[in-house]
Amino acid sequence: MSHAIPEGVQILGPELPASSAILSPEALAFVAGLQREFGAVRRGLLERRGEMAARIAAGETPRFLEHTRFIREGDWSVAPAPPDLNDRRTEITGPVERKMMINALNSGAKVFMADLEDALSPTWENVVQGQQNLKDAVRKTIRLTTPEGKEYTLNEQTATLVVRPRGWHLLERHVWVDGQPVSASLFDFGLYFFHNAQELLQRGSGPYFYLPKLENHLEARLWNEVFNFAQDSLGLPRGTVRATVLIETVLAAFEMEEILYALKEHAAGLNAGRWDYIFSCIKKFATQDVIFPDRAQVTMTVPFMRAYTELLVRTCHKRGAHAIGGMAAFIPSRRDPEVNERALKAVRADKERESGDGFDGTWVAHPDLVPVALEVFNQVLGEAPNQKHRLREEVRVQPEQLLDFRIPGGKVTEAGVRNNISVGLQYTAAWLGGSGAVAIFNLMEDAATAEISRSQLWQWIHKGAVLEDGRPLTPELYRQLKAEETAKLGGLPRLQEAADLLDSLVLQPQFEEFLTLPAYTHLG
Ligand SMILES: CC(=O)SCCNC(=O)CCNC(=O)[C@H](O)C(C)(C)COP(=O)(O)OP(=O)(O)OC[C@H]1O[C@@H](n2cnc3c(N)ncnc32)[C@H](O)[C@@H]1OP(=O)(O)O
Ligand SMILES: O=CC(=O)O
Ligand SMILES: [Mg+2]
Repeated sequence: MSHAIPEGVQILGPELPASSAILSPEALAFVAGLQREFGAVRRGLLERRGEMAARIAAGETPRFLEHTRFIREGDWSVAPAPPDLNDRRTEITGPVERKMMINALNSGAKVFMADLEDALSPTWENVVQGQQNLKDAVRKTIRLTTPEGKEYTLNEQTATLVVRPRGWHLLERHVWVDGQPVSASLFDFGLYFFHNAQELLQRGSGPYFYLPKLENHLEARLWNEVFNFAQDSLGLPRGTVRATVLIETVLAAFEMEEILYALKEHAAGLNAGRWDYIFSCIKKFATQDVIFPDRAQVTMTVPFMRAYTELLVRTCHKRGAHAIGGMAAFIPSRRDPEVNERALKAVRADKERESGDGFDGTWVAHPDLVPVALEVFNQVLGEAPNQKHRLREEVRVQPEQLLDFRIPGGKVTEAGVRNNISVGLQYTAAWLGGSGAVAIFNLMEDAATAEISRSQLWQWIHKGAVLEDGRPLTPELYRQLKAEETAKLGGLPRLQEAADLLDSLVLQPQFEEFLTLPAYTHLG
C-alpha cells in the first residue's frame, strides 16, 4: 500500500479504490487499539460459548440467572431515545451495496439498517467498499450512475442510518494486528465509528448500531466497554453511541434485561431476530432428541416463538426501550402480480401480529414492503412515535415455554428436505460469489435463513428423522436428493464448491458452529 501502516498492523488484502480513504493510518491505528484492548476478552467469551454449549449438550437446561435477579427486580430504565431514533415504525435492511443503500435511504422507511452481517458476503472488496459507501451516506454525497446511465442520488429526506457490524465469532482475515487476524466486529465497528461518529453528531444524528448474535449479557458488556473506549478515544461523550441488540439466540432470550442493563446509557432497544433465533434453537439442542419439522412450519405463531417475542416486548417496555420486530421473508415481485400479492398479504399479516403485540416497529427486506408496514403500524401508533406505554404486564413467560420446541402437526417431508438442499446450494453459491442476500423461491435468503436449512439437514440425518412417508433421512437418501437438486440448478456459478461445502456441513459427525466459518476460507 502507498500510505504508512501503523506498527504491528498488516494488510493482507489487495489495494482497492477505497483503501486510501478507509484504511488510513489513523483509522487502522484506531482499529488496532480496539483489538489490543478487547481481543483477549473476545476470545475468552467465545470459549465461554463453547463451554455453555457443552453443558447444554450434557443435559443442563438454560434458566433465568439467579445472580442477576437484582437487575430484573430493580427499578431502572434505558436512556431516552435520540430524536431521530424515537420513531422506528418501519426499518428497511440491506447490504452495504451502493445502489441498494441509496434506494433504502430513499425508501420512506424511518430507519435503514445497513448490514455488514447476515446480508453481506464479507469479501475484502465488499467490506472496504461498504465502509466507503457508509462514509458517503453519512455525508449525503452517496450517488451512482449505472452502466445503463441510470442516476441514483439521495432525496431531501432520508432514513436514519443504523449499522450492523459482524458478530463476535467472525474474523477479518485481511487485516492482522500483532500477528493475529482482527475481530471482524471491531474492524467494522471501529472503521465506521472512526470515520463517521463526529460527522453524524454535527449533523444532528449519531453513531447507531445493531448488535448481532449475542449469547449473553457479558457479550453486551464487552460491546459497552468498546463503546466507552471508542468514545473516550475520540473525545466524544459517553452515551453518544446507541445500540439495538438482536435477540436472536435462545440463550440471549434468558438475559434480555441483563443485556439492556449491560449496555447502560448506550441501550436503545431489542430486535426479535427470528431467523437466527430459530437457527440457534436448532443448534443449541442439535444433539438432543428434538427434531424440528420442515422449515416452513417453524412460523412466528408456534408456541416457543410466541413466548420469545412476547417476552421481548414486555422486557423492552418495562425498561423504556424500543421493541423492534423482525423480517418476514416474503419478497414482492414487480414482474409477477400473483407473487407480489401473496408477499404483501403475508407481510401484512406478520406486521399486524407484531403491531398488535406491542412492537414499536419492524423490519422489511424490500422498498416495496415499506408502504404496507407503515400502513399497519400507522393504524396502531397514529401520531405517537412508539407504543412503549403498552407494558404487557400480563405476559408471563416461563423458561419451559422458551424451550418447548414441539410444533403441533409438525412433519419432515421430502419436499422440505429438497427445499433445504436447494436453498443451501443456491445461497452458498451466491455467498461465495459475493452476494449475501438473494431471493430464492420468492423468499429472502441470507446467512441466517441459510443456517436453518443446513442445520435442519444435519439434525435430520444425525438424529434419525423419519419422513412423513416412512423413509428415514439417511446419508444415502440425502446424496440422492442432493444430486437431483444440483442437476436442476444447471450451470449456477460456484455450484460444485457450494455442494462440497454443504456435504461437509451436513454429513460430518460434529455440528459446525456457523456455516460462514468454513465458507469464509473460500472467499476473496
Ligand atoms: C435475517 C436477517 O438478518 S434479515 C436482514 C438481512 N437481510 C436483508 O437485509 C435482505 C435485504 N433484501 C435484499 O437484499 C433484496 O431485497 C433481495 C436480494 C432479497 C431481493 O433483491 P432483488 O432481487 O434485487 O429485488 P428486486 O429486483 O425486486 O429489486 C427491485 C428494486 O428494489 C431494490 N431493492 C430490493 N431490496 C432492497 C433493499 N433491501 N434495500 C434497498 N433497495 C432494495 C433493488 O435494488 C431494485 O432497485 P432498482 O429498481 O433501482 O434497480
Ligand atoms: O438478523 C435477523 C435474523 O432474523 O436473524
Ligand atoms: Mg440474524
